[in-house]
Parts: sequence; structure tokens; C-alpha cells
Amino acid sequence: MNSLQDHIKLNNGVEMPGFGLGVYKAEEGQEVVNAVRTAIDHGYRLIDTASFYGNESGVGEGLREASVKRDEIFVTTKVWNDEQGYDETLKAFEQSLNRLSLDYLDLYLVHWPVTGKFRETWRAMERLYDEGVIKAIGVSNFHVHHLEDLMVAANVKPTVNQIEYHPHLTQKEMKGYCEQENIQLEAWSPMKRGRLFEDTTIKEIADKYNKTPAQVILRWDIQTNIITIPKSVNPDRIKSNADIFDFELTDEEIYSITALNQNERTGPNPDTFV
Ligand SMILES: NC(=O)C1=CN([C@@H]2O[C@H](COP(=O)(O)OP(=O)(O)OC[C@H]3O[C@@H](n4cnc5c(N)ncnc54)[C@H](OP(=O)(O)O)[C@@H]3O)[C@@H](O)[C@H]2O)C=CC1
Ligand SMILES: O=C1CO[C@H](CO)[C@@H](O)[C@@H]1O
Repeated sequence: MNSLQDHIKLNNGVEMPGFGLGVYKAEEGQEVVNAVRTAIDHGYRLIDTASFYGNESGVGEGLREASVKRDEIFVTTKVWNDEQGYDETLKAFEQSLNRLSLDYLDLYLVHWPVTGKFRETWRAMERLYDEGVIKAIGVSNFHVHHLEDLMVAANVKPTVNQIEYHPHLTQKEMKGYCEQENIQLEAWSPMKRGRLFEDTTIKEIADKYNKTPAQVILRWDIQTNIITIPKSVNPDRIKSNADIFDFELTDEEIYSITALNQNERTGPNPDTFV
């Protein structure tokens, strides 16, 4: 990726921007409306929300307020855990679409692999995909064994797996598996919610390029082919987080950031959460 608006081709041919805005904890109402509008004004073309975030209406309003056509923006939302199952997912999708005030969605994700439910959830998503109201379907927080389980019965292969991913959790096994299966990885909490900014390795690299630690981490995502969705509601940070296309990390720097891995999650482990 050479610019903020470059896309990555998913395994169904759909083009997804490689960089976007996450809106978890962006408050429904003016806060999320402003964040979405500001991001789009600064060139973002991907917005990541979820029914669980309770801010889909504001996301929809921000999209309408931005002066960019709908088909140039890529919108992701997710089906939450208590909405899973076949009929439940069909209903949840309709509700999300209504709150967003959209007539189609770019990417719909199974938010977590709810045991005993995610296959039925997937079947409903396949139906919506076949009907053309979703351009791509994918998963989130799936381990390799969840993906294998899903794909045994699936007609449509997941395009994306959105997982916790940052320099303290580099997900080596999952990365290898997804590369082999052509499933695109997407990083959530790419900046470990601010807990990596004091790391000496990252700070030294940031100083060298006159960049912030956040920019170095996000650049590392881009150069290692991971779609990244940093969250911010602060206009200056929304702008600076995306200002990562005028420098390039060396192979050695990428290696040293990847070597910071501690297999450390900030969020739940999918095997014990649901
Ligand atoms: N699928 C899933 O289960 C999950 C998906 N997600 C998605 O991933 C997105 C990103 O992950 P998230 O957990 O929000 O964490 P991030 O790693 O994106 O960190 C967000 C935090 O960092 C702050 N921040 C942002 N930019 C900067 C900066 N340049 N300097 C200092 N602080 C900064 C933000 O505050 P401020 O807003 O004030 O700038 C916020 O507190 C979510 O918003 C959501 O869309 C997240 C968790 C789970
Ligand atoms: O999307 C999400 C936001 O972050 C939460 C953790 O803090 C996750 O559980 C959830 O999946």
C-alpha cells in the first residue's frame, strides 16, 4: 500500500481499503458523527463499527455528512454474540442496516465464535451475501480451529478475520494460516490501546523518522499486509494516525518490532470468552 486510499483485494474479488477508523467507545451522537466525518475528510475510506458498540446510527449520520459518495466508502459492522443463530442474524443484520441507514453493507463479521451458534450465523450471512446486500462476509476473533470448523460446512469462504493484533501479539500461527488460505487479517487494538507508546524499540524508530510511536506501529501493519483500524475521536490524532505513507520501515526494523511479541492479549481469548 502506498497511500491511504489503496485497497487490498479480498478472496472474493472485493477491494477493501487497507487502513480505516475504528469506533469502539466513540459515543453514539455527536462524538461518533464528528469522528467519522473528520476521518473521511482526511482521506479515510474504511469505517469499522459493530452493533455491540451502540453507535451505528451516528456512524450512518457521519457517512451522510461526509462529502464522499457511498460507493467510495467501505463500511464494516458485526453481529454480536446474543444476536447469533440463523433467524437472529437475519434480524440483527436488518437492524444494523436500518441504524446505519444504508441499503447495502460492505463487510459483515461474526464478532466472536459463539460455540454451537457460529455455523448457523454463517449460513444466514451466506444467504445475505447471495442476495447481494453484503459485498463480503468474514469473521472476527476466530482461532485456526474455529476457521476450520466453519469451513467444513461453509459454501462461502470467510474473506477476513479481524483479530487482536499488535507488536505484543503478533499471531504467527494465525498469520501463516491466513496467508495460506487467502483470508485477509485485520488488526483490532492495533496500538494496544496506547500501551505500546513507551516501548524503547518503537520510540527509537519513531525518533529516527520524526514520527510518533502510533505512526510506526500502524506503518508496521501496512508493510506486513495487515488491514488496520486505529480508533480515535480526536481530530488531530485521526489525522496524524493516517500520516504514515511518507516513510518506509527497513526489513530490520520490521523484524525488531515483530520480535517484541509476548503473546499478550488485552482482550479475551476466543476459546474462553464465548
Ligand atoms: N473485533 C473485535 O472484537 C474488536 C474490534 N475492535 C475494533 O478495532 C478498533 C481499534 O481498536 P481499539 O481497541 O479501539 O484500540 P486502539 O489500539 O485503536 O487504541 C485506541 C485508543 O488509543 C487512543 N489513541 C488513538 N490514537 C492515538 C495517538 N495517536 N496517540 C495517543 N493515543 C491515541 C484513543 O483515544 P482517542 O480516541 O482519545 O484518540 C483510544 O483510547 C476499535 O475501535 C474497533 O473498531 C476493537 C476491539 C475488539
Ligand atoms: O469489539 C469489541 C471491543 O472491545 C472489547 C474488549 O474490550 C471486545 O470484547 C469486543 O469484541
